[in-house]
Amino acid sequence: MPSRLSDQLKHPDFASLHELPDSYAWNQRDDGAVGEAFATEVVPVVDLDDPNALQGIGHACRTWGVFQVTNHGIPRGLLDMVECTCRTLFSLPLEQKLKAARSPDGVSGYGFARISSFFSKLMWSEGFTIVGTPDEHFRQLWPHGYNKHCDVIKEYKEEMKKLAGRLMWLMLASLGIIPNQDIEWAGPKADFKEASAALQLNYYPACPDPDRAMGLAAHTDSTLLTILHQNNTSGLQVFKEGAGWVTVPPVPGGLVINVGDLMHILSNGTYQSVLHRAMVNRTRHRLSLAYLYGPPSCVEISPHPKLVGPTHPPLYRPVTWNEYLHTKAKHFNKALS
Ligand SMILES: C=C1C[C@]23C[C@H]1CC[C@H]2[C@@]12CCC[C@@](C)(C(=O)O1)[C@H]2[C@@H]3C(=O)O
Ligand SMILES: O=C(O)CCC(=O)C(=O)O
Ligand SMILES: [Fe+2]
Repeated sequence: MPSRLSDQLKHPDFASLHELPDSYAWNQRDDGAVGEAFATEVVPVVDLDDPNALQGIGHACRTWGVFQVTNHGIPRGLLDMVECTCRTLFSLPLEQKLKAARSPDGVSGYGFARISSFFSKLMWSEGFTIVGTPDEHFRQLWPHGYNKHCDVIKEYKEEMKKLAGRLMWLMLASLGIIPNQDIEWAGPKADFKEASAALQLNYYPACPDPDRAMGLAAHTDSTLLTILHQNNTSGLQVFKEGAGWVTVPPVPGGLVINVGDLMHILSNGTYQSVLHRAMVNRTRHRLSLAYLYGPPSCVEISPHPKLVGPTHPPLYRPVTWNEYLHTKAKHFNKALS
């Protein structure tokens, strides 16, 4: 039984904590020891303007399940603006943020990471999940002047959607799957226009005892792919078989792309979803924005016929994104099996 410490506790005001409370100390082994990343391997960086980008992405997905992209076409100014909205949001007084708190069975709004209930220790972070438009919640946060923040988020989601469609095309093509012919829901222009998505804003305040704290515990994303923007403070780590935990350093203007569980299923395990977590910092706060990208709600994802055969039986049964999110909410990191 997961212990539900997160349900019993009130949201903390992190700035008022000058010592790490015991409920946030992750040094016990059963919580996944915190420890440091010493690996010397480097997460691949793919320049999307490079004619060999497709091969680079294929290789990164097969060996890492994660890569960074540059020359992705998202304007730097937009990244700065969305970061600014994020910072403004999390700097609001706690009681203001709680006006937009996520309801116990809801998805959008302010709160602890959803995976908190699977751990007996708390995470040193705050989150805000946006599904659909942010209008309703942003009006609760900023009764006056919420419009400009909504516009930034909407523009960011639009730009992310285009980039995600492009990345889907490249990832699938690198598996020998041609979206125009082989994936019906890719649409006539193979731009994955009907796809669904959520945006997760994460804030990791500076922490008095970072070596014993955990920003966001190890997980895989229940997505096809995730596009992650981190500010200039490192903290994201990915797990690589044989290498251990590897820090993903912020690349100026770069974006991190994670393979999610649904891509893992679609590729019949050829592209494995990447286990990742976020660490915290003693003196600097850290921000990240995850664009969680999945199929249209009615579409079932299953191992693609092109990757299945007599010697490669399908390893997973068909699921919709919603079904998978429910399985994940129940079984967490065992959801794939
Ligand atoms: C569309 C999604 C994907 C969710 C659930 C729902 C909205 C929020 C997403 C996250 C974001 C933070 C990590 C994660 C593990 C979490 O706790 O909430 C994600 C989860 C998943 O990938 O399973
Ligand atoms: O903050 C990070 O770098 C990781 C965030 C993340 O994994 C998520 O939101 O799913
Ligand atoms: Fe994640």
